Amino acid sequence: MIEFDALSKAYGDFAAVRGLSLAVRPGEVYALLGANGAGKTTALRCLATLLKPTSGTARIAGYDVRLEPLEVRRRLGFLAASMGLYARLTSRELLAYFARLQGVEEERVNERVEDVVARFGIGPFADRLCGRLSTGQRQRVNIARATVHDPPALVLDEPTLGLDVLSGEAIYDFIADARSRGRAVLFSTHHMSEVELLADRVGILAGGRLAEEGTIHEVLERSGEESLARAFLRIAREAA
Ligand SMILES: Nc1ncnc2c1ncn2[C@@H]1O[C@H](COP(=O)(O)OP(=O)(O)OP(=O)(O)O)[C@@H](O)[C@H]1O
Repeated sequence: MIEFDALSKAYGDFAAVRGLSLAVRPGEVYALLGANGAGKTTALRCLATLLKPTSGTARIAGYDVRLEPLEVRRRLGFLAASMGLYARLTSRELLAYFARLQGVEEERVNERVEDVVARFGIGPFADRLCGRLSTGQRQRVNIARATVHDPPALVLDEPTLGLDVLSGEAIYDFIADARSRGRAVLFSTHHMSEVELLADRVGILAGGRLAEEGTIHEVLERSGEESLARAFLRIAREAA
């Protein structure tokens, strides 16, 4: 459902992602770990069709990011902290705008908007301009925007960055709910607790390569460590 197929991405002659292959199945949550600069954001931006792979490719629901970027975007919910909101639109207006942009039929736009407004607790500020929202409120609107077209695949780049515990929990609930509805979820994080809480499998990127992959149990067993944090440190160091 979400697949990387020997994907590499270079900036000039610097290879940020090197031959990445991995797959996330429907109903599966996959966490991508990696030190700063390991290539997580670069890889996820290639999935979201915001960057072009240098070689190899990635697919969403079978659609190739290089060949059919529009089909990919219709089936993908992409969330990144760097994404801005349009300050002059209200949350409701923004969500309706993105629903239409992602191909939701006109007669279903309102229903989809109200679904995500309720799901992410946006009601109390849904008619406030996005420019006047707090960080946590903005992140809720952002994730609502990413999912307003109810896509089968979700790619979340550090989804809880800058959020307080309560808002973070809303994201956890959302990921768990997405899994139970058969969505494929790939998210990057620096928090081992999020991996332990949410992920069916974890991949560790180091220097642009997938240095380790498996269930937490498998990763711990292979590393001989007792905690995911220690296993991660060992794998990241060994690969460096
Ligand atoms: N536009 C760019 N031009 C040149 N190099 C870049 C560019 N964007 C990222 N890089 C480099 O590519 C490497 C991977 O960066 P990337 O942002 O993908 O890492 P990351 O794993 O998401 O890191 P972090 O955890 O810090 O967010 C880094 O060395 C970074 O400096």
